[in-house]
Amino acid sequence: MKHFEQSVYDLIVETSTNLPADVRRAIKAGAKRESAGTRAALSMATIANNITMAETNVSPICQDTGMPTFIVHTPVGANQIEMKKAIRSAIARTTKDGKLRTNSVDSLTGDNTGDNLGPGTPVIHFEQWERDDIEVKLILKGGGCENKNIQYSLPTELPGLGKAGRDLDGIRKCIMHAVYQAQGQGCSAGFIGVGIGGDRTTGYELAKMQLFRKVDDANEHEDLRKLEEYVLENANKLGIGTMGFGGEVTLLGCKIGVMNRLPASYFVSVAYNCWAFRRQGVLIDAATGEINEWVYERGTALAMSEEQAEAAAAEAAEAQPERREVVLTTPITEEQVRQLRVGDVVILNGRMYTGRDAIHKHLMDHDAPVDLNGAALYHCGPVMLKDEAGWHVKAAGPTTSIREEPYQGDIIKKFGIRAVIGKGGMGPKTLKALQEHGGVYLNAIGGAAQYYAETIKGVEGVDFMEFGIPEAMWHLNVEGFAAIVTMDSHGNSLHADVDKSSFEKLESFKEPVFR
Ligand SMILES: O=C(O)C[C@H](O)C(=O)O
Ligand code: SF4
Repeated sequence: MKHFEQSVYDLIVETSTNLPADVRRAIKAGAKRESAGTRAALSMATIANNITMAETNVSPICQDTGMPTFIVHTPVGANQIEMKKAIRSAIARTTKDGKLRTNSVDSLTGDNTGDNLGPGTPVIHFEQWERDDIEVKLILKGGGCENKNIQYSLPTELPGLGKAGRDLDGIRKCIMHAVYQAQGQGCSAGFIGVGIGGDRTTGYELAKMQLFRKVDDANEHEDLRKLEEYVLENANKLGIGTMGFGGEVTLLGCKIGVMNRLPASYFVSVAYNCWAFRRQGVLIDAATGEINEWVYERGTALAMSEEQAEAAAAEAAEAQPERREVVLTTPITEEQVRQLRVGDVVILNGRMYTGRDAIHKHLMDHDAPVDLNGAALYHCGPVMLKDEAGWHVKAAGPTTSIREEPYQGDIIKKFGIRAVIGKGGMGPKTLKALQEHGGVYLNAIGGAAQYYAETIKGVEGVDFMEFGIPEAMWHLNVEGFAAIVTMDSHGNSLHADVDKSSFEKLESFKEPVFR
């Protein structure tokens, strides 16, 4: 077992940086279905490009490298204690090498352990099997999509869909609602795993386990296979689209499992995974610890094709010549911001500050360490590495903005911020502040962490390092950072519009389908 730790190291690197072929195939098929020239098609092209960049750079596809969750099958009698030690060591080593973000945070103090080790992290499940080799499977599921998981207790009344009873049709309604409520916030187009039955804990576990199925497999259970096919077809009619921009592709995969329940309970648990669906596995020789085989076809086998991305960008320019592209250099003035409208593409240059959960809370009743007048505030928790030359950005896509909704409006006004950059959009309080103060919300493509890292030309400083790397305020010098105006200073919000139209579509799925 000399090589076991290295094999797990290789598995982690592969999972974080190289999206498997079955996931790539689903994304490629999705990209073809988005109408040429739309925002959604352009986002899909950026996603495809980002997948290739991550593979080439051997760097995280998305900066949120998630909760490392291992499922290990061992021959009878294998030493699980040694394996656990090796897995923990491989986790710490990949974190140090910038393949994982420092993602383990003390829930009460907010302290980041810095090596991804801590109570509850990583998650390791062991099971014995009657084979001679070891199987290690890993999923890296990020926090943004994890926040969109949802559990229903049947019977219930669902907004837009009415009564959901304890039967297949009730389950159908829950799943349709689960996709609707995620909107673009979990970086759609997504993949869902559904667990029917169990208790609150095992139901969610079953849902997550479904994500280990191959994207193109077929459910052996006849009714569930039909339900999977139904959901995949009809969820795409909700019109949420890539990143919630509106469009044809909302869901890329649906896998449903079932287990027994208690007479009193009937749970439907849904695990939502973003397009950055990072899971891989290896079969390992139990004597040497070396990798014999990959469980999922490796991404390298299926190129995402850059020509496709370039063609999509060209088509977009052609199809919508009226779409404006506005180049702005920070600090931004009120006059510049007031000229922007939903749909414009903004290319940002100059200084940008990152700020996410801890900083928003802090700024409510403290001064800012820098002058934020006219500033661009980026909701981002990057992967950073330091060497003799200083800090380097290894991955830097946006985080879900809606978490800052309680604070954002006040902070915009208090400090004079002009542009907020994130993903998934924000709510009415922020929209009002943008209108009153003169500000704009720019939606970056979630998960495109390599794509955005390349626009960052230098790290010019950092504040709040005590909050940990993802939560610190990084001073970044950017060049050509592209994002789309989805909320403007005239009261328009693309997110509110897509939410409303997708809810209307959801209502059309009220009538029973499975009897
Ligand atoms: O934590 C992050 O960087 C992103 C998170 O996964 C999110 O989707 O909001
Ligand atoms: S930012 Fe998006 S792609 Fe990355 S982990 Fe979060 S939900 Fe997934």
